[in-house]
Amino acid sequence: MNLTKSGMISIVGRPNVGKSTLTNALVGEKIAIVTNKPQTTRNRICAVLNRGECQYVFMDTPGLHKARTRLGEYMVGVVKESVADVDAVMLLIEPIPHVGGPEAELIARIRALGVPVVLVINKIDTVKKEELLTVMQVYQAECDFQAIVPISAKNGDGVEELLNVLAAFLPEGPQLFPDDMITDQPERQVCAEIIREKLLLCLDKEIPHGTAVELSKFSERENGIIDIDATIYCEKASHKGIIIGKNGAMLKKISTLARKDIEAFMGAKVFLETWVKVKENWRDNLNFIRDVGYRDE
Ligand SMILES: Nc1nc2c(ncn2[C@@H]2O[C@H](COP(=O)(O)OP(=O)(O)OP(=O)(O)O)[C@@H](O)[C@H]2O)c(=O)[nH]1
Repeated sequence: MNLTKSGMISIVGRPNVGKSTLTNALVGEKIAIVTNKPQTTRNRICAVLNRGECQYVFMDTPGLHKARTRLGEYMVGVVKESVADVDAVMLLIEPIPHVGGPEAELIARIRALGVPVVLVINKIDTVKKEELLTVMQVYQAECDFQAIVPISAKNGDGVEELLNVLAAFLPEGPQLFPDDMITDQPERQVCAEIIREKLLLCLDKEIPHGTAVELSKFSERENGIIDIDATIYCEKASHKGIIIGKNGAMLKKISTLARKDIEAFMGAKVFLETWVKVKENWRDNLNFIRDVGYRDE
């Protein structure tokens, strides 16, 4: 491949705006996890796309929100960091004709850093053209964006155009990542995130945000089969019962869904074993957060 331009682009936006969906749409692989519940993304996820002469390195970030726990504070820290030191920022917004608090704060922060910013209006499949024009006008009055690109991360509309727009911000120079690498996240961490995604999908609101997933075993047999042992940590004994379900039915459902996605991601057959353990107040314990792989840079 003849890559002559390579640069870092971060994606910022309020929780649930579609950052993970967009990251996946941009690189065409399931890397960031996607759910309909806010604050799903805990780590900065880095995905790489090589296209034509360009290498795009995308940073997905946790949604900006008020920190209530140590984990929350950690997530806010990651957002702050990921805006600095990049070649361009994509500010992802909902198609709403009003600049919200989180958006105003992000615009102020990005402006202070002087980084080029592209306004990306997501979920255009949910609004009419006239409404979209109003959204554009309202935001353009707030900040002098380098470009405004309406997209639907869900069905792919506008994603190609967005890549063309972003290419202009990539500096000439050596590539930052090797050709065959699509993410800097260790595979085991992506797999743990897939399991957490299934917890979020299958369980009620409160429980999944009190869960963490740790992979104690991640090994490949000679015949290519991958063995994974995963421990799901929750905060209360009552939660443990709910996660396991009647006769283990819920845990089985979660594990089966996760295994299928992990097999697709790894391109191999997977044996997944899951356990549930109670660990009270883990969200306030920074050492534990580090142990389960949330990076603290
Ligand atoms: N209709 C529609 N829904 C979308 C679109 N993009 C994302 N969504 C939905 O919005 C929800 C949130 O998407 P995510 O990609 O998880 O959002 P996020 O910004 O990464 O969320 P956090 O990780 O919580 O910060 C999911 O239910 C997506 O299916 C879109 O273009 N159109």
